[in-house]
Amino acid sequence: MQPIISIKQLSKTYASGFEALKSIDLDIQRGEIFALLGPNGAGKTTLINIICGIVTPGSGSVTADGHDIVLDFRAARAKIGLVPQELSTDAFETVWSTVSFSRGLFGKPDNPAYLEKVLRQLSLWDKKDSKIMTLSGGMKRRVLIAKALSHEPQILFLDEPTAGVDVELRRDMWDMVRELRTSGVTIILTTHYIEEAEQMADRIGIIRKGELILVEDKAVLMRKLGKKQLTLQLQTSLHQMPPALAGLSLELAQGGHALVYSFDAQTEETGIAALLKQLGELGIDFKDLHSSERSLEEIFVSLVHAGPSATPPQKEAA
Ligand SMILES: Nc1ncnc2c1ncn2[C@@H]1O[C@H](COP(=O)(O)OP(=O)(O)OP(=O)(O)O)[C@@H](O)[C@H]1O
Repeated sequence: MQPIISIKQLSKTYASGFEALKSIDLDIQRGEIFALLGPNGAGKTTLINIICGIVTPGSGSVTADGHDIVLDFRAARAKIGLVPQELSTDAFETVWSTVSFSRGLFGKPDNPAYLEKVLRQLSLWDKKDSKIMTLSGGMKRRVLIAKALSHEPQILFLDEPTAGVDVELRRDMWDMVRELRTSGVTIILTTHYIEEAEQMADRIGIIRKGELILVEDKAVLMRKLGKKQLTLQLQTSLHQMPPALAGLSLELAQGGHALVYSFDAQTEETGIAALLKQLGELGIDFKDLHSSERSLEEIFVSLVHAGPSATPPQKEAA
């Protein structure tokens, strides 16, 4: 199936000379939830704003549902809903007139039934006649989503949807986003929160200093994360791996003072019992042992802080 968004060698240098995006290649598949993770200033908003026509691209190209975002801007933009980071809404308007107006901006004919469905889905229906200024911060955020959905876009960008949002509303937003996906909308969200990406996304992309340094299926990433390590501090150091232990996922570490066993924490059979038995038979004693696990957070931090040479690109063709 053709990707709904196709980004090819997209670069952006701001007038200040700052290179915010460096040759980004990324395909977003129809119907997926894609989370773009990255620290402050990594280029997430720049990327979204280019796709939405708010920032002009440098070199490269982007298509949204087959429409070039520059050459065929209006058609491309009509496919896209954007929920921006900032809460800027027309304070004196009612919820209903705000979403109706947004729909009109895209030249879409009136469709009260559709807008009602959106407002109900966002638990805003009973607030439809309220002025925006009277709503809570969480409700205002929902209005922004309703506005973004008002013209029936197939693609929804959420730029840090849960920044400054309490835990309960965050969970509501996650549920809502999943529901939207079920209704066929492709969702791209940016976030600082690893937990958010972990909970919501089908795929995760990590952007650092304008470069997309990793794009991975969340399930694959989680499987990698499922790897645990058991470190055994040895009584007597080993000079080399005993041949009887060859073939196991074991490494000698700390100058022969420790054995490190890697195993999949998500399977029932970790092999630890057999390993310990074997070590006993070989007379290899240990004085201490501990296990550790790499979290998505750790992977993220190590990728984001590593120098370019330390992070070979692991982009996956989608
Ligand atoms: N109009 C502009 N002119 C010059 N530099 C800019 C402009 N807009 C953004 N930048 C710079 O480009 C870089 C990327 O900014 P961007 O807003 O895309 O990052 P981000 O990943 O969305 O960050 P955050 O998580 O803080 O929102 C930053 O260093 C920012 O200062």
